[in-house]
Amino acid sequence: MASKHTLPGLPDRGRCLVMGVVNVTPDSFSDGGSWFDPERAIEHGLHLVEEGADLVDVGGESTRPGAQRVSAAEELRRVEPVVRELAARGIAVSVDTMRAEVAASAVEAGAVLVNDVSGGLADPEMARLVASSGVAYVLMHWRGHSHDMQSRAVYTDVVQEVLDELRDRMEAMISAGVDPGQIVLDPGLGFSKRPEQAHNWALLQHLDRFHELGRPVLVAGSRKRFLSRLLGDAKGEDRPFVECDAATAAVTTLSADRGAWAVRVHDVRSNADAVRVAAAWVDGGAAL
Ligand SMILES: Nc1nc2ncc(COP(=O)(O)O)nc2c(=O)[nH]1
Repeated sequence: MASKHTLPGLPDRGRCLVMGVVNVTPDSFSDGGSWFDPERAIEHGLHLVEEGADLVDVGGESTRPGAQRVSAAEELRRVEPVVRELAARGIAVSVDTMRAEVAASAVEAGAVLVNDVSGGLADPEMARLVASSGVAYVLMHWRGHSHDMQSRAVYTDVVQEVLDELRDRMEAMISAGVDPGQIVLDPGLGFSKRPEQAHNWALLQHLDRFHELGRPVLVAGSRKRFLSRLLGDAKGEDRPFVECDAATAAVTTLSADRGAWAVRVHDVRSNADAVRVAAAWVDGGAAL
């Protein structure tokens, strides 16, 4: 079931989109500093597009559990040149930031989407920036910064509570002037969700309920702990994150089948293939 939403500045392919990840950070848990140099980050972004990415997500601050924050100046130094060069090449670029000033600079440099894992909670200026710029905005479910977010992973009904909290944040952003048509929602897999309590799997199992909110849904499970835990060996060792791309592609296929607007992934080729399989399956190969 293809998502029926088209967002300002973003492609509409009639299928789930593939958002390739470029973490310009020294310590991201899933690709550990591979793209910290701006030139390498730019090359990687171009490579992801060649592999089938419809858009590229550029982030300068790791959000893995326990990560320490970086300064706004450092985050900006990391992302701005990469956003500018990729956008100049005609690539749809999103900036993965919780800071309005970083988002503003990225939009000026050509970003067409602000990907805010905090859903506007980390920076009170974000709503105003998103409203004034008119760009698409990913509003993710979040309960606090990486250093203590897992302490907030306490739910009675994780699906209902995540839905309710996303609805609250969406209403707050709209009250602050953001047009509903700018908003993409994201359940925030791995953020204040406990793998040992299957919070992430419950959210995926009920992914179709997120369409109740009437906005496109982004699924970002790529190489996350709930997958590495699922694929753990007989000795109880989790699968290494970088060896979870087949599982990520399986999540992509099922998410696309359930109407996800886009998936945010590290290994683009396998997930672009998965999206094409899902599209062909759903329409019986009519598009061939
Ligand atoms: N919208 C959105 N953005 C994100 N950015 C970073 C990470 C952390 O993962 P990474 O360090 O592997 O990129 N996860 C998300 C996510 O789940 N949703």
